[in-house]
Amino acid sequence: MDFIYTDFTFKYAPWPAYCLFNITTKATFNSMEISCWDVLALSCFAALAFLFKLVTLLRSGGSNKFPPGPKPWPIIGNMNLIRPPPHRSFHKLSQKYGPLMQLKLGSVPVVIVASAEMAKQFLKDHDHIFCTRPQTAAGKYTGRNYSSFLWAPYGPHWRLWRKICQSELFSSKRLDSYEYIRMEEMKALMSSLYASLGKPIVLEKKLSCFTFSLMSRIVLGKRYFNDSRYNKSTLHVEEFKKMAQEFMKLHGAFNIGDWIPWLEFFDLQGYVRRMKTLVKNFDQFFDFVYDEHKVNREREKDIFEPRNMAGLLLELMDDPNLDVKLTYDSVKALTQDLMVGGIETTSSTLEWAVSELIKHPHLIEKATEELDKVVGRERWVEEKDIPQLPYIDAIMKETMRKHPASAMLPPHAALEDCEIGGFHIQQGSVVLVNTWSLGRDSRFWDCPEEFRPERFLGKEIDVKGNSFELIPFGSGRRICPGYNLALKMVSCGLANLLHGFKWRLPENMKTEDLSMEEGCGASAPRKVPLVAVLDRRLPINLYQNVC
Ligand code: HEM
Repeated sequence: MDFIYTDFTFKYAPWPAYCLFNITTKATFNSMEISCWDVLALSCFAALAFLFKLVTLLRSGGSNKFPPGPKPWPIIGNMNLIRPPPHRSFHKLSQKYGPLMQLKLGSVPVVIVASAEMAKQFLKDHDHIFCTRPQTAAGKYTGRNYSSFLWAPYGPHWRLWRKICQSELFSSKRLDSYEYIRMEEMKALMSSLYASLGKPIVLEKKLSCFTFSLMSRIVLGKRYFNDSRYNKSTLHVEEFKKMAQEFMKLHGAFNIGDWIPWLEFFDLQGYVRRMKTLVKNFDQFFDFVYDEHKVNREREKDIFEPRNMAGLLLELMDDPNLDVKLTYDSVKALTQDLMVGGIETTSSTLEWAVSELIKHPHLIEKATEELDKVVGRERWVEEKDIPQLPYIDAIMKETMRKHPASAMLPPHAALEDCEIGGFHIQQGSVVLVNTWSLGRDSRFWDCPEEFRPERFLGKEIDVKGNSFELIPFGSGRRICPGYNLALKMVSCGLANLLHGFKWRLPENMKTEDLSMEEGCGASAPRKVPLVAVLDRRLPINLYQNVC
């Protein structure tokens, strides 16, 4: 059986992108005639794009140096090329063409997976065929020539990363040893929220400070961020946040050059230029961090014992017994994956959870009732309390169902030809699993657009890749290596946000006015950041416990 080829046109994209894709789909697959106007439009656009690239290249010489300092982050061009975001467009197409659909984007066959049964076929039954990544500009530039964990093709290098993560970086012993950091940072977040009691706060700002500081201490060994302007030894939290957001946006964007290789050179949307700038900025920051680690290691020499992930990676670089030699560049690539992978995803999940709860205040009542019963009002929630808090767990799962931080899994690719559901899948096909669609499958979820944590109570649905109707972290070989850490951060963070504060919207704003629209980017964050007002719930002395 062969796929139905849909004529996928970028209805919402601006005219030039629409024109380019229309020409390619027409010419390659539907054998329709290309009008001379199409060709003329494309040629004019390509000439203009080339000129634009030349001029910007000449003008930008040397302006991308790190640190950005007090200068605003350079935003080049309009990121929001496709409206609505791709997972929504694909969801609509899947509703029309079925849970397994193939599009030809330019010259690349792209398989869109939109049901739990099909996701299981790709990520479990045929995982050995679909566990690699395609070659894209993001992998080449931000993934440092496919050497990062996220972009490494399936093979010895990727297997080494997985082994290091399982046995060293994310082993349960190591994660337990970081519990005090998680608690300290959580208390620092609570103190910072307390300082703004009664005033409208932009929650996302507070949450990203929390996740940045936490990940920085776990991965790099200390807070490399502060709240004052940039100085020599630390990076302003806003600067790194913009870098992480840029990373997520570039990974969620549709780069025309990935699908129509002869257009790659032109970098029509400017994404490649942005990726190169981004990596330069990451590099200069990580160079600074690793230089400091090297000096410490040299000073402590014989007694040096790595206490954080960066220290461990430095040690492994010198290990002659590894199957693959680790280069400094690939170590920086993994550090980048760990930092970026854990920041936006966790803060966006927490922000969505609180937004849904503010929209449905009766759920907050249920959650706080549970917290008062299990934890009481004399202390903060600790990680050991989480197994006794099923309602908090249900809220977290419901948030991950309705607002998965990875609305589509990063692309997988077929290592060989194979047949799934009676369809032939060609070697090299790109596979996109739409987790956003899985969470809206009405065969599994009653009223999927409603936020109802109760649907998880008493059910054995986990988020660790075993229940295919809910796979926020993916499944199979490529499952997120940081999911245990992420679950600890999200569940304990959410429990304390509800335990410590009463939440409401600013004066004159009704719950109906609270927008739940998604913005662009791989983590599908809120389009408009949540602004909320907080009141205290616990004894005053608990909030003054700043680390
Ligand atoms: C709520 C938080 C998080 C979510 C929703 C999430 C989700 C995901 C997803 C969906 C994938 C891709 C799976 C696939 O390709 O099938 C992934 C991969 C990855 N994640 Fe996470 N993640 C989260 C937190 C973290 C954290 C805390 C870290 C590290 C500190 C991390 C590091 C990574 C890395 C390195 C990969 C690449 C793995 C590979 O390609 O083999 N993530 N994550």
